[in-house]
Amino acid sequence: ATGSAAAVPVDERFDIAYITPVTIGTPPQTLQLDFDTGSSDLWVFSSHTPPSQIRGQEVYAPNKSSTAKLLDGQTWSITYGDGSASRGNVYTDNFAVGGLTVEGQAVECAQQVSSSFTSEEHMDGLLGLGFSTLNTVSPKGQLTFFDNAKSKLDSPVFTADLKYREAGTYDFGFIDKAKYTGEIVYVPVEMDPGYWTFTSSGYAVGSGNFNAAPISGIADTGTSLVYLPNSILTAYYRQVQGATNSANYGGYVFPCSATLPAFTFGIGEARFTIPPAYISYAPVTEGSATCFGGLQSSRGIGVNIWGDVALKAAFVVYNGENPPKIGWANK
Ligand SMILES: CCNC(=O)c1c(-c2ccccc2)csc1NC(=O)CNCCc1c[nH]c2ccccc12
Repeated sequence: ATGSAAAVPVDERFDIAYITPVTIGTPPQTLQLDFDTGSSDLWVFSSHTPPSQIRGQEVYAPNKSSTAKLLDGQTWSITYGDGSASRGNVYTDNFAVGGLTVEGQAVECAQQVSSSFTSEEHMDGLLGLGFSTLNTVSPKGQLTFFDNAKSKLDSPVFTADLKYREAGTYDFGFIDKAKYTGEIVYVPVEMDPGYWTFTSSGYAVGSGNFNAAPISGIADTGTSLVYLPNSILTAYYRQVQGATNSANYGGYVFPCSATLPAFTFGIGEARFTIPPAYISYAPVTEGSATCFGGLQSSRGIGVNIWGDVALKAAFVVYNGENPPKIGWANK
């Protein structure tokens, strides 16, 4: 079996996150979820979510699904590094993505969501694609959609083809040769503690020379920006007139009119270049002449994150064989 579904920017101006349609239950209820390789819970806005915490999101109502079953005594609670959080109870139900159906998928229903989720009006929840070891359901951890689907997939893989300010695709079970150019370069995945963690071979700023240096990080579709060691950030923003690391805005900002260099990262011998437009991420506030950078420091995070700003410069293969590996190709 295979599946294929669109990854659409939640808002047409900045690629804050990407949403993908899924169907849950009988008759099918359609929701738009953020497919997130940086976490492992599938949770949705639901009929159990307080109305005061819902602002336009679609909700999953298990009591309207003839195939929904409460997982009695199971609860979940997740807090992301940016401080956002949600928690609730758990049902199993039929779950489909782009023609690929899993029966008995654990669907975590929100009984509480934090304000940053309430304010993302088009995002009806998250679909975790990290390793199931990270799943927060207690006392019995649940499997991700990918882990449940894997045995029936033609190939135990899924791919991410995210795009700049336009719809891309998530494919399950196959690698679409039309979506990339050249060869796919694979590197090993260090799956502890449950993230898709790999090591980049180095970086270059603009047309400068390539700095060969191992950079470990997470290939994370659920994080908008790229978070790298401070030394790389200072080397990059040194090239940007008027750039400062602003305590006020919580990261590197610069005049929106500034000329930005591209940023190149290595995967083995292969090279991937993030165009300047992806790095001039967004004005700090609506209409401001100060822009927030798509490259930020991982100081204080404890892990480097290759988020959407980097991922949309490549075609990425998440290979769930044992041992897992991650493949990168230009497109
Ligand atoms: C900024 C969101 N990312 C993180 O917190 C994160 C961290 C992390 C850890 C500590 C401090 C900062 C970040 C490590 S892995 C990792 N990745 C994830 O947690 C991936 N899932 C993010 C889901 C998520 C959190 N807030 C949102 C708002 C909109 C769309 C999606 C989200």
